Amino acid sequence: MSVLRPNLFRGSVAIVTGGGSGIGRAITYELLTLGCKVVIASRNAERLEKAAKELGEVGDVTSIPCNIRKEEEVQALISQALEKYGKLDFLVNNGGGQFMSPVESMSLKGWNAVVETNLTGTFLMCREAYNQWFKANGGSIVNIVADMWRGFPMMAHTGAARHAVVNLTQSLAIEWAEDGVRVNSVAPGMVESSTAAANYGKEANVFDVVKEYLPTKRTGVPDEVSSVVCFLLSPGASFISGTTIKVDCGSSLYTRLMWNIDNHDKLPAYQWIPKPKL
Ligand SMILES: CCCCCCC/C=C/C(=O)SCCNC(=O)CCNC(=O)[C@H](O)C(C)(C)COP(=O)(O)OP(=O)(O)OC[C@H]1O[C@@H](n2cnc3c(N)ncnc32)[C@H](O)[C@@H]1OP(=O)(O)O
Ligand SMILES: NC(=O)C1=CN([C@@H]2O[C@H](COP(=O)(O)OP(=O)(O)OC[C@H]3O[C@@H](n4cnc5c(N)ncnc54)[C@H](OP(=O)(O)O)[C@@H]3O)[C@@H](O)[C@H]2O)C=CC1
Repeated sequence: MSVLRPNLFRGSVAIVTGGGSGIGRAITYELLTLGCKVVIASRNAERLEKAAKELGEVGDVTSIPCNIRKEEEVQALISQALEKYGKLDFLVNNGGGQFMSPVESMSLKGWNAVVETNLTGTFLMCREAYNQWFKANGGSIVNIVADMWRGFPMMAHTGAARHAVVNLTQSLAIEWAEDGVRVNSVAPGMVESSTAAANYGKEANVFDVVKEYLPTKRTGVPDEVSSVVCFLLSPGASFISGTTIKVDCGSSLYTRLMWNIDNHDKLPAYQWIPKPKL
């Protein structure tokens, strides 16, 4: 079970973008087991609905299709969630993604697609949740970013967008402090989910290839990101705002140039959430 206490979030309501797959699904699952009601939102209505049906066995979950790049869809998502549950306590901006490409062959359309998804989408979600609910009632936001701390070659668009989200997180933490809104980010390292592997594993499973370059000698699992997100949403983090927590077991710090780490299995995964049936 979750390391957080049972019923911690009973009576609370969350929106998790990208909540039907991968890391977002693990966050949704953990929130549900802690008593939270959850709205999951993303573009693929069919996949979202299927996930909601499965997650519905754990708790009260509703799927609302939404492309976070579209202002009207974001506005409708927040108002429909409020209509359904009457309140909003948490927003998890997890929906996002990118494609691999060197900058020299990146089209403007491709650049814009990634920046609009990861930066503008997060901005729209935060602003609408604040204007429609958090401004008057307070709340807590967690933005999912990435391990872009040393640049992100082959994914420069997402590196730039995610770093901008870190700065947005800091600005909002200050602007909205007086309204009782905490805003934080979580930066996962390499986390293997079936969806992520499908996106980046066409020639070879990139998650297998990178293992030996990580201090853990293994990739992370979605549950290891979820537990930190749930902690940040919880009252245990009531004195934390404007920060970004790296959930990468040191991979953003590690280069073999300075220090070799031999193969080992001494940092095992914390994994408890049942894998979705695919
Ligand atoms: C060293 C290893 C590193 C591994 C990194 C692992 C760590 C990170 C993991 C994750 O983030 S896991 C999550 C993964 N999931 C995704 O990334 C899926 C989400 N991605 C998308 O939805 C798209 O990639 C998108 C671009 C963000 C949005 O696409 P959208 O549907 O809005 O636009 P499209 O019409 O598909 O494309 C618009 C435009 O973008 C360019 N483009 C899109 N895909 C590619 C591609 N694979 N390669 C090159 N360019 C691409 C292209 O210009 C598209 O316009 P058109 O040419 O199609 O007109
Ligand atoms: N796995 C990893 O190693 C890492 C992942 N991340 C980030 O963590 C987050 C979750 O990734 P992960 O679970 O691994 O992969 P997934 O592909 O499972 O998650 C991405 C989710 O975002 C949703 N999404 C994408 N674009 C939009 C959009 N425009 N509007 C609404 N929803 C959207 C997708 O649903 P749909 O297609 O239905 O819209 C999907 O559910 C992403 O932001 C990812 O980039 C960061 C660092 C590492």
